[in-house]
Amino acid sequence: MSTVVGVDSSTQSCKVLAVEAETGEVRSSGVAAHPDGTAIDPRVWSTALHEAWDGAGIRSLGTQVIGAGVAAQQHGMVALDDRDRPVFDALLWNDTRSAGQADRMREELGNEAWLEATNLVPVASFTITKLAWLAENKPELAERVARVVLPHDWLNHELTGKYSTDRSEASGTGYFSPLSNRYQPKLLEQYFGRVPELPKVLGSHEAAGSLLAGWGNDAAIVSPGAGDNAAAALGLGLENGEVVVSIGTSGTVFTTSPIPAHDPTGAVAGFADATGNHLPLLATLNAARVMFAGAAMLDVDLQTFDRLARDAAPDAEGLTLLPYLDGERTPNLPNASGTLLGLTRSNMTAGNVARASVLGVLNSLADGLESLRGHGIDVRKVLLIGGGSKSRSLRAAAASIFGVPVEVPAIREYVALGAARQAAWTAHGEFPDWRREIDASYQPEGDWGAEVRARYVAARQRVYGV
Ligand SMILES: Nc1ncnc2c1ncn2[C@@H]1O[C@H](COP(=O)(O)OP(=O)(O)O)[C@@H](O)[C@H]1O
Ligand SMILES: O=C(CO)[C@@H](O)[C@H](O)COP(=O)(O)O
Repeated sequence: MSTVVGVDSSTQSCKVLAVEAETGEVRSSGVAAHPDGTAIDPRVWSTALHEAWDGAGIRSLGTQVIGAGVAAQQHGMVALDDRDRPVFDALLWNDTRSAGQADRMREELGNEAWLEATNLVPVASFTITKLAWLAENKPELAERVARVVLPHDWLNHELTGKYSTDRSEASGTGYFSPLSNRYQPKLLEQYFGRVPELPKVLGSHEAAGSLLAGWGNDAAIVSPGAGDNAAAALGLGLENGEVVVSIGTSGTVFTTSPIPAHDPTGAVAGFADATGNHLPLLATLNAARVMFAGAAMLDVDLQTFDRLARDAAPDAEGLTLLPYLDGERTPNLPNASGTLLGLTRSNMTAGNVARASVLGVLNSLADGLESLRGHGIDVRKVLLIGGGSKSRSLRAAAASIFGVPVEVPAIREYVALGAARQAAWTAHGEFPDWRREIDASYQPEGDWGAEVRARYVAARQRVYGV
């Protein structure tokens, strides 16, 4: 039985799947936690990969394993010296210390020039702003940087001994164009002072190499890998026009399209997908962990929190949470904090706080859906994935807040599944036809969702002016 391995090295954990190459059936899985924080020594990801690889029992599968692929959190700045040692912790997508550099980049070149060069408008999440921060604040370390790679590139090297990347990942750096499919060295010269060595951008199913000895089967082919959202699109078999809402550490709203996004406001990032097309995407810093924080605030576990939210009034009796607990990327408010509005003596209950937390996450992502609509994307249905989609109260409310039907695919690690699917594509030369199973479907109910949306938008405009 041919097996392919898919890896998702995300913000909070590394997940490894052993997948049947013909059918996409998951044979085994492993997971290993990553430490909290927005600046991480990339060697931690290597350790977690070994742990999750063993957890899935990959080595014992031997020659059954014909391929492997790595997807990971996007944008992380992995800056290496001439002996491939990190010169500084990797600054992750959700680290906002380079917000000042991003502001200056937009002011100096103008948003249209950035779109022309990279199809992105710089925000703190993007790698180039982090390199600018390093050059300005740690010049002695910046001088030692010989090479810059991204999280999934780092793990490609762990598996094959070679650094490589793919178009979806490169498109999130701020120094690559998904239109010309070329790096933009002039931007690195201007904002990092020079051009460090960058990984080769592989084709959509071009082999990155083969597994080094010790991983289980050194004849197994390693695929290019991808950024996590592009990999999720592969895992779902996303078709043009289908829209995904992913509720993980990040919240993301995206679709796949043959036409690149072009958003001078920067809200819709013009990423590439992992098939040669485009992945218009909006990302938030505050998603599943808003519910985790809400549960901690109420001193209950997630299951109890979910029941409280489910049993409360649909509109939380007017309680509104603007969930910008870690600052926010979309809207670009890196220094914001959360705001709870509408508190009264009668609605100040644990259930309403739980419900308002769930509604805050959904409203934040509904803003993203409206931005996609504003760019001509016809949002007729939403596919809901990510760890946060396991919340029963969130699933049940999503369709009413989004205003469209919501389908929840069978709970899978779709990022890792997409990496495995890419591995099968690379090993066999054709994209495998794996079936997508739907776990549940929901329709908008009544008009409470529209009222909650209107109240949230008014509160956001009043408090943050956006
Ligand atoms: N039943 C649930 N209700 C709400 N959140 C959940 C539930 N189950 C898991 N989560 C959250 O999902 C998140 C992990 O989702 P995941 O998509 O794996 O994130 P990432 O890929 O960013 O690491 C965690 O923050 C966890 O608290
Ligand atoms: O920054 C983005 C997309 O631009 C995030 O989607 C990161 O890629 C983190 O992903 P998760 O850890 O939430 O899966």
